[in-house]
Amino acid sequence: MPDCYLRGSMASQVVQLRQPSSSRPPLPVINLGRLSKDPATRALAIQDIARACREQGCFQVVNHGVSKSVMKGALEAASEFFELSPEHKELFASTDIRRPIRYDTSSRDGISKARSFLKHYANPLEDWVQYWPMHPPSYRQKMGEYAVEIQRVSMQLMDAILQGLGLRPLCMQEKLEKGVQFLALNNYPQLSHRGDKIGLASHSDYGFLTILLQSSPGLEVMPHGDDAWKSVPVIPGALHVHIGDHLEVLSNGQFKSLVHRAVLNPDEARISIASIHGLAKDEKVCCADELVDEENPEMYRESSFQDFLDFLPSNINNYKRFVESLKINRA
Ligand SMILES: O=C(O)CCC(=O)C(=O)O
Ligand SMILES: [Fe+2]
Repeated sequence: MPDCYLRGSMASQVVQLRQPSSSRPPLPVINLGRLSKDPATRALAIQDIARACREQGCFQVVNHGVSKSVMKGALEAASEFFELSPEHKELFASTDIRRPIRYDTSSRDGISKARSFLKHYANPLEDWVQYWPMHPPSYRQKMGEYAVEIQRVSMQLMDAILQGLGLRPLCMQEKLEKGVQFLALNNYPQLSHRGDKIGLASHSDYGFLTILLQSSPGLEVMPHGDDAWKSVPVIPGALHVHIGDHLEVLSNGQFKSLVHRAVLNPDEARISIASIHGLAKDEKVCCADELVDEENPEMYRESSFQDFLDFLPSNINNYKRFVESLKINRA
């Protein structure tokens, strides 16, 4: 990590939603439009984002510039893909995590329970779109528009988050532009009377950030230090954002990656699209130099996305989180 970061401090303002009681304040909803206003308004928005990252590990964003029709289009494309006949989906069936695209069902990946999913890379689009499904015919166009817009939002968010940490974002911008965007499209059945309510077991995501769109409620989060699951409400037009393992590392533990899971919805089948953003496959992520000093020694080993891919096969069934394997034991 180049040592070209500055610390900064900013004031705050945040819109909050009422939620069931919990030991923490409700999950924040942040108006991203404030990032492109005057410097003082931008500074307040950055402070809100940093506080949400520090205190909850997640927040929702509104006014992010992704149109409702693009979001709807992505959910439609995902839903139409899952409705295809098995032979269309089986074209992509694989448990090999090195493949550029893979489809799988139920419990074969260890942490899934009742879901089927399609996973593929998305950034840069021109490198990956060739691997994407040709059915439904609008898939590439609709998911492509969504992916490009979400990549843009992720850049905006990372810029704000790095500033919120007191780091100078320009140093990372190029690496983030070339970074991995990994889309996970999840398809869950409606909760049945006797069935397990867990659709996807508790885990954290490997990257810096995950931006998630859900068709109906089902995502649950457990902010660091909490002992109860919180349901993430569906706010029309909003996107959910949470912190991944590599942002915990970069921030030297100031932010914690968010433990989350999906439960089955009792009213309907559900689709979610998780877009995971990190650095390129072999690019190492370490604790930012500026956040390491005598009082705050380096807490994590450096690692790359490739290291995560190597970690996954032998740890998927024991529910061990990647970030735990990176912690430096100073005892
Ligand atoms: O379905 C959800 O809401 C969660 C999906 C998720 O956590 C993932 O794909 O990593
Ligand atoms: Fe996840």
